[in-house]
Amino acid sequence: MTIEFVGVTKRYPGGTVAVDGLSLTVEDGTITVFVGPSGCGKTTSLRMINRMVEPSAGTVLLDGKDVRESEPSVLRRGIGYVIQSAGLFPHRTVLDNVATVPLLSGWGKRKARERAAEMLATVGLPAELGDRYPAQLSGGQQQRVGVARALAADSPVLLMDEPFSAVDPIVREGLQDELLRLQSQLGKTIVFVTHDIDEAVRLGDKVAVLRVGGRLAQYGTPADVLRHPVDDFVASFVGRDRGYRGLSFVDSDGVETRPVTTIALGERVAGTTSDWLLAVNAGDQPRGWLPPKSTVDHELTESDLVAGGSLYQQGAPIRGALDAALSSPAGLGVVVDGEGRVVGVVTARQILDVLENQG
Ligand SMILES: Nc1ncnc2c1ncn2[C@@H]1O[C@H](COP(=O)(O)OP(=O)(O)OP(=O)(O)O)[C@@H](O)[C@H]1O
Repeated sequence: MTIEFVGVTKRYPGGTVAVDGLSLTVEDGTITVFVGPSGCGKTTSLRMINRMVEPSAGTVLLDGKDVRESEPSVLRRGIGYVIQSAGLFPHRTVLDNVATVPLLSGWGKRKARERAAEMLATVGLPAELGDRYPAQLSGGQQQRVGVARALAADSPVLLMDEPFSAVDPIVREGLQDELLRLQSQLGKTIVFVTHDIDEAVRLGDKVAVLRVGGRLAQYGTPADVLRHPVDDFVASFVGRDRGYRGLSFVDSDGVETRPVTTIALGERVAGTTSDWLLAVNAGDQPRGWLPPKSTVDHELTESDLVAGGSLYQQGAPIRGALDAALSSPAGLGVVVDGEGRVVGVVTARQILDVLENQG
């Protein structure tokens, strides 16, 4: 199912504009992640899909049909919903929690419970946990039950609002892997809300970066948003710990190209730089490096730069990547695509490791 936001605005009583003119399409069978700082309208956007929140203006369409044409209760039965801390009913057993939606959909008790047991297995929980109450499970197990419950109705759409935020990072990674594995089998249309850019990049086929005030800053693939942030807000939001994020583009030789912070010729530098910045022209082609501790209180020109080393074109023999890294003043070999545009960087250490492993 596709989900379309067409000029959607939400103004809460009191005047807060939580979402401002949101237009985007969530494609069928994909995971789209809404990401952004606290208060940017992620949850509000999500809830307008299942009518927990009604837009002040604009339309949300499910497979082309205005959600307002469906009764909220009917609509919600067809849309799985997972929230932070799982939101399980504390006085119902785990199995009954998962059976809730099938029961509401008129499945009959026995069939609903069979389905629930099947779903527990699907999310990797042992059957005996079904008889426990939610409080008798770990946080990670509770989240799995939340996912199982949302999957039980077999709805084509799944809304997930910070579902993994309350668990520790190791458990969270396990849950993320599990979700990706499930999705590869189920092919649902999933909208996932998080404030964590790493989670967004890991899970999303597409990432929608929202800014406070409820405006869409950028919508694209994770690689797009990381490599080509449209403005300073997106750049600083995705830029934390760049290069160490889990995202990697591993080529056939096993070389992982890492993101690099770039600066365009003609831009000004606010304050003093702390790291090597790769300067690019309007065509995103590398022009040289701006060294750390630079202060550029004028528009950046090539005379501010240290000349770059050789470039490595993706897919070329891997020796070229080593040359690029060794000849770079920043110690970072610049990887370019067929048009000479920056893709990312590699270090000499990485290339040596690959070469050593190849024997
Ligand atoms: N029911 C409400 N009434 C009034 N204002 C609200 C209501 N719900 C949310 N808001 C406001 O709308 C804005 C967006 O809130 P929303 O919960 O959608 O953001 P969010 O991006 O999901 O934030 P967080 O990551 O902190 O959960 C915030 O300023 C919030 O205070």
